[in-house]
Amino acid sequence: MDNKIILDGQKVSTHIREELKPRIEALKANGVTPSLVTILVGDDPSSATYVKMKGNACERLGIKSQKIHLPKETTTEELLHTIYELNNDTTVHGILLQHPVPSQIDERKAFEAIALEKDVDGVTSWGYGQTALGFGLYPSCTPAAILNIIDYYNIQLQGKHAVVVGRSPILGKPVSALLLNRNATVTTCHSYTNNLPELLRQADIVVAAVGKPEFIKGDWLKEGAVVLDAGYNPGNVGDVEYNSCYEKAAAITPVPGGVGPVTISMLLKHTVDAAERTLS
Ligand SMILES: Nc1nc2c(c(=O)[nH]1)N[C@@H](CN(C=O)c1ccc(C(=O)N[C@@H](CCC(=O)O)C(=O)O)cc1)CN2
Repeated sequence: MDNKIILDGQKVSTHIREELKPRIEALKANGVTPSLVTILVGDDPSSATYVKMKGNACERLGIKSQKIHLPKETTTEELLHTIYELNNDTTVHGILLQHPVPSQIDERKAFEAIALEKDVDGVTSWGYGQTALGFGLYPSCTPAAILNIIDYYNIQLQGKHAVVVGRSPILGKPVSALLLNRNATVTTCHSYTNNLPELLRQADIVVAAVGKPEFIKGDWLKEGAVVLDAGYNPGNVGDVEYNSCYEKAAAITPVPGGVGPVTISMLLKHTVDAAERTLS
């Protein structure tokens, strides 16, 4: 019998969003409407889609969402000016700068400009540092989504070997920190890792965050591994080769319908958290 588990991100996402509904109602009863501002710079079609998905998700739940779309020629200084204005706007609870930005912009500098209490996307170095030390308010949304899926399906982390493939500031590094804080033994791999298949064959938990379509193959996995695919490559293709990895895995997230929808739910949750903090 096939007793594999498909880790259903839509199901996890629905659960998170249902829990948010009464909290949003309570905020509104107190005269506060949670509010997220998304900033999109340039015309990258995938980024435009993701920003639209975030705005739609906010609206469906009664979170106010404002989209700021800046031209592709925007300078770092102009972007910083926009962010500073939003930092000072007390009606705005969360600020999200869609990654990537055009190459003339210093993205790190722009992320760092976001006020820590409005960094619901978990992109500032302060937010990352707090996440790594285990007391952060808002971990980056995809790492938080991965941990939520793991917890929803009651997957044990303590003492397990987690191999994270990727070390980006908003995905590979923070998810490694979150797994470590939950007592997993974590190996973080990257483009200079020599023996990736060998390391993956030792993994109980695999997090694919490499940004290359179908990069991770089934014969690199241990039988019974849990696979979380954080890839979002064009054509809705993940970072793992789904069919071959499905054969080996005990549990696996699909793309679409896995980590992606939960990432957006985490953004909604963090925005509601931020709005609630303005009341206390
Ligand atoms: N500032 C940020 N930029 C980016 C982040 C981020 O978390 N913060 N993550 C990615 C892209 N991303 C959100 O921005 C994202 C990508 C894909 C999905 C998603 O739900 N995908 C669906 C399929 C898409 C579709 O239905 O059209 C799925 O997997 O089911 C959510 C968020 C880069 N930039």
